[in-house]
Amino acid sequence: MGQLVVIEGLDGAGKRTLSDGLTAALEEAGASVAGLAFPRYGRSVHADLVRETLHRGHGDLADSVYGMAMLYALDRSGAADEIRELQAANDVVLLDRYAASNAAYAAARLRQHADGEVVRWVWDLEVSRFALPRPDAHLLLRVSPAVAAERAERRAEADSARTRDAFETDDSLQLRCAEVYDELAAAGWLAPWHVLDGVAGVDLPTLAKALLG
Ligand SMILES: Nc1ncnc2c1ncn2[C@@H]1O[C@H](COP(=O)(O)OP(=O)(O)O)[C@@H](O)[C@H]1O
Ligand SMILES: Cc1cn([C@H]2C[C@H](O)[C@@H](COP(=O)(O)OP(=O)(O)O)O2)c(=O)[nH]c1=O
Repeated sequence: MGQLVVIEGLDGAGKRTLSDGLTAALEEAGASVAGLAFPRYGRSVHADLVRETLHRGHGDLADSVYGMAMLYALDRSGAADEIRELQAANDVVLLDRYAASNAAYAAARLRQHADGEVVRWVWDLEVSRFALPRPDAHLLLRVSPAVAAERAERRAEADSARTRDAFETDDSLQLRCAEVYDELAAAGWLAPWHVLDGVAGVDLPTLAKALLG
């Protein structure tokens, strides 16, 4: 079975960019790589409901932290077989966001920390009940919320398909989210975490070699 490697970080941190670069570096090192991004917009009814709800910004569902977290988890649950198939056919499967996104954003929205009730609920739901494949590693792409916001803003200006949603434009939420990510990484939540400096830049060939052991 191929390794399951999750890329996490704030909106605009550079996850997609890292995923593209790391895919090329892993392939260069001789590995076969597949990728999958969550939410699976356009591919799952739950993800599409997330997108519509985030862009409305408020309302019964958007305001329900547990309701939104359940939708994200249902989207992942529908992808469990696909992830296992990708793992069977590749050396590495790179996931752009996974259960830790739910832990970080739900805890941040509820002003809780990584040892809080909602983070335990996400684990119980996604790991115990939905039995989602356990990752082998997380890569936390760490940038300050200000840098992430600036990058997301620039991307939105350049690409009308990537407009910023209600979570992304909430600066205090992003700040709390960054804190929870650091706590999840320190606790080794769900799998080991490697913290990467998203401003200094990542040495992709070295990272690829480290992942391939
Ligand atoms: N290391 C970097 N330095 C400067 N800009 C970056 C870097 N990585 C990504 N970007 C830019 O920041 C924006 C957000 O990157 P993206 O990979 O889409 O973030 P995410 O997937 O985390 O939301 C994009 O316009 C991208 O080109
Ligand atoms: C996957 C996932 C995302 N989120 C949040 C993080 C983002 O603010 C938002 C949308 O995900 P995002 O990665 O920003 O999608 P895109 O870049 O394609 O717009 O959903 C969760 O709260 N839980 C999750 O499980």
